[in-house]
Amino acid sequence: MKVDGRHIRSIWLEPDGHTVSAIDQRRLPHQFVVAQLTGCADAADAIRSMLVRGAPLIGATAAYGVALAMRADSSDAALDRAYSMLIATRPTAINLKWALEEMRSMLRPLSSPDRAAAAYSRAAEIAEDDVAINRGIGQHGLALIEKIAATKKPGERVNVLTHCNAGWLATVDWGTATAPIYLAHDRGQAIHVWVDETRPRNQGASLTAWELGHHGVAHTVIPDNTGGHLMQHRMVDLVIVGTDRVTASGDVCNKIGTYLKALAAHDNGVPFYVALPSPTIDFSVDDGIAEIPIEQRAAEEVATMTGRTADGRIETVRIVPDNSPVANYGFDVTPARLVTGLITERGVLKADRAALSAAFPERIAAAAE
Ligand SMILES: CSC[C@H]1O[C@H](OP(=O)(O)O)[C@H](O)[C@@H]1O
Repeated sequence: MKVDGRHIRSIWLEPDGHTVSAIDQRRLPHQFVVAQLTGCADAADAIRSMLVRGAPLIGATAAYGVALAMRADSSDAALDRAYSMLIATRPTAINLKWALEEMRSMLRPLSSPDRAAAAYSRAAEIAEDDVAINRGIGQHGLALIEKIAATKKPGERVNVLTHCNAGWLATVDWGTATAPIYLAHDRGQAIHVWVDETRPRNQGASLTAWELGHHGVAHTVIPDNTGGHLMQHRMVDLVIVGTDRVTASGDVCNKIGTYLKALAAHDNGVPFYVALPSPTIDFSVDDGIAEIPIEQRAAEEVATMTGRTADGRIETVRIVPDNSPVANYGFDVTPARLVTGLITERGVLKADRAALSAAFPERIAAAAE
């Protein structure tokens, strides 16, 4: 999307044909820094440290990580080492495993000298497919926004609440939850976004707000606990969030706090939509609460805050007593019964097995293999 009028993506291949560049999302919103990934270990570190984050972008980064590995050593052992290194970076987003399986199954049968070029080509395809898929999600989600807009007075804004960052920074471009928002904005639809700050990493405050601001989309950053109040006062027309893994039965795993928004939406009759590309569907699991691994991250992410001081320095301060234990669960699972619909590249689907299987029969077949 646009940054200071310039079109940019979250990750790209440099003209040298092998260096992979990515926006360092840990530095936003106060510093725009681009990191160069020149080896598989760089890609693994980038995912683990959340230099890059967001399910589809994690998948694309991992795919390029395999390509970087094959450039250095295209043996079977190196392919297995790259898979093992990358799969261990983060456990929840299924796009990571999906991308790595795609790369390994494509590369394994090839002769060693052919693997590096094939890996870069497939990684680029995964990135380009993500962009096209998200544009499709945008089109299907736009129809939902326009339907709500038709019930409003001329010029009255459609108010969307979103949690965490499922924006273009979480993907290669467009985003998932934000794709319908960007399309609506670009078509002149009056729209406003309530942006959950999303503790503890503040992806909403530091990433979603930054993206929307650069694209000129009206938005308001709110503490995570505000959404229910806004919904009670009819200030939210719909909720659109992203996801890191959707089960075959439509359960949705997403950033911690999503489940609470779904409960508030359900209680107030506010439509709760989840935007996702099909690689985020895990047809091998059914019960999200029982089966999806929930990442637990370092205590420091909760115990400290990083920001810009009045004189422009970036500082980190502790906000929790030194001896207080901290729990840092990264995700939660929203049961399908609380999900109004799944916005996919093939349409808006009911959150159930029948709808997902009918829309993506090829994925059912693959999961059964
Ligand atoms: C479009 S997927 C975005 C998804 O990923 C985020 O998690 P993280 O920032 O920890 O990678 C969050 O769950 C978003 O909804």
